[in-house]
Amino acid sequence: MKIALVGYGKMGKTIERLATSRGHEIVARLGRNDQMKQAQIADVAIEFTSPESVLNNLNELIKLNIPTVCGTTGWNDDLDDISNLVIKENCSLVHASNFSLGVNLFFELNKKLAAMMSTFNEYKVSMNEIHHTEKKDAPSGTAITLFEGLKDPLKKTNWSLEQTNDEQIVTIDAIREEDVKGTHSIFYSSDIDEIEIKHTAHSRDGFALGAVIAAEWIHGKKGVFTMKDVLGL
Ligand SMILES: NC(=O)C1=CN([C@@H]2O[C@H](COP(=O)(O)OP(=O)(O)OC[C@H]3O[C@@H](n4cnc5c(N)ncnc54)[C@H](OP(=O)(O)O)[C@@H]3O)[C@@H](O)[C@H]2O)C=CC1
Ligand SMILES: O=C(O)C1=N[C@H](C(=O)O)C[C@H](O)C1
Repeated sequence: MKIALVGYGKMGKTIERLATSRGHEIVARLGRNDQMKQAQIADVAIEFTSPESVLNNLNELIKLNIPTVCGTTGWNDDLDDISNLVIKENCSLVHASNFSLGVNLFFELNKKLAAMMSTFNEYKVSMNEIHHTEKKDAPSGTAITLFEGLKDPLKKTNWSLEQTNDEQIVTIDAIREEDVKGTHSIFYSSDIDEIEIKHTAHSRDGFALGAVIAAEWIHGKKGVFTMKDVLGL
């Protein structure tokens, strides 16, 4: 398959290595000053850039009718508009806050644990996420997806980066430390004990492999999908 990389930073370079090892060809590596139409020679574009660039990039890719895998985080509020554009242009998009198999299994575990904890009010839920100091968004996209997975069973309305006594709000502590690839924990704390579930990424390879698998999967499909669809979870 011919792949165009939109964004050639930490993830773009890791995706190049994984994609090449699976027999794919990288036919374009686009930075912020390049013309998006260079990606038209590819079967699929893989977009990992930044929160301030992603919407413009997705608009251009979809209007050029290039099937796209998007891993950039920080654009949840615009998902409906982008999805409508994908449908209108009869294009295809896979988006995910986290493409790794391990985190997608962790998403399912989070939902099951939240359903189990929903009747035990003595436990207060909270979360933390730890990432490298170059990360632009907080909380991480993965932390927001984890919140979405527990909010209904636990009757929560929103998340906050600050500590709060509002019982409907889940506190997410966003910690930045040198070179951390991505660690997410969910805590259920009572006066007596604490239950914790945690996912730790040891490298970026899991994210990149998932993005390449999503690119292989989307080839020939139309519509808007997530990694849950790709993995059949
Ligand atoms: N869904 C997932 O599984 C994962 C998602 N992510 C997300 O992916 C995004 C990128 O992460 P990462 O690779 O670590 O970040 P980096 O900062 O290492 O790389 C981003 C690259 O995109 C480039 N870029 C910025 N704007 C544009 C543009 N308009 N067109 C083309 N290239 C552009 C940047 O160039 P410049 O230096 O000029 O700004 C930079 O080279 C983040 O939002 C992150 O949260 C990360 C890991 C996994
Ligand atoms: O910026 C990163 O590095 C990561 N971003 C994603 C997120 O915001 O959840 C996924 C992963 O945690 C790494």
